[in-house]
Amino acid sequence: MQTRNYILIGPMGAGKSTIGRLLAKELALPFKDSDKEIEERTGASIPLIFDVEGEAGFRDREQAVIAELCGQQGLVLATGGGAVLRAENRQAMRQGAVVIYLHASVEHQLARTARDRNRPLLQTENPEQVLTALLALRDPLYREIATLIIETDTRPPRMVVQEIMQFLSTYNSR
Ligand SMILES: Nc1ncnc2c1ncn2[C@@H]1O[C@H](COP(=O)(O)OP(=O)(O)O)[C@@H](O)[C@H]1O
Ligand SMILES: O=C(O)C1=C[C@@H](OP(=O)(O)O)[C@@H](O)[C@H](O)C1
Ligand SMILES: [Mg+2]
Repeated sequence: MQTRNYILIGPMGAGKSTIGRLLAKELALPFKDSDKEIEERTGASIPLIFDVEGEAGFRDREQAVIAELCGQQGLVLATGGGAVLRAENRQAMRQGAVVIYLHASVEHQLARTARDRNRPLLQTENPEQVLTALLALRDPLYREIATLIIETDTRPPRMVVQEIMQFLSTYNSR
């Protein structure tokens, strides 16, 4: 039962990294964050990878990490907000995993990412416009592979985890 993977998807600032870590504790499973994996394997930060290799270079590294981690079992995996862009990633992620779409409004995404310089796509004059455009493009892709969708605007991380656990208690006993 516990051998399936639990994969968190959703936009920047939805809380994937934060909630993934808490959920892994709750499920007593190892936690992986695809962005951290990419940084460790490359020996460079995400902003540096974007600088040197462009977004396409980053997406290639992301695809390799996602393919490998989705081939493992019993992980909680927090992905980056753009992981759903490639069909190969969507296919790998939906394979036997519970895919949890953490939804957040642009307003909350903006507030939660404002002080962080580690997201190259948001280092622009108008991050609100970028987040709005990205959500319009990606929301259908998140929904395409989601097993469940959780609203995070009005809930602190611990409550989001509780809600996921409640869903899993019925889902896992089907
Ligand atoms: N449900 C939530 N309510 C309030 N703040 C949150 C929530 N989830 C995450 N955060 C905060 O938002 C910021 C971004 O969270 P993070 O987990 O890095 O998001 P993601 O990995 O989806 O980009 C962090 O400072 C985190 O503490
Ligand atoms: O939305 C995106 O395209 C990205 C999201 C980031 O991860 P988080 O969603 O964890 O911030 C990170 O992968 C990179 O900066 C690109
Ligand atoms: Mg993250």
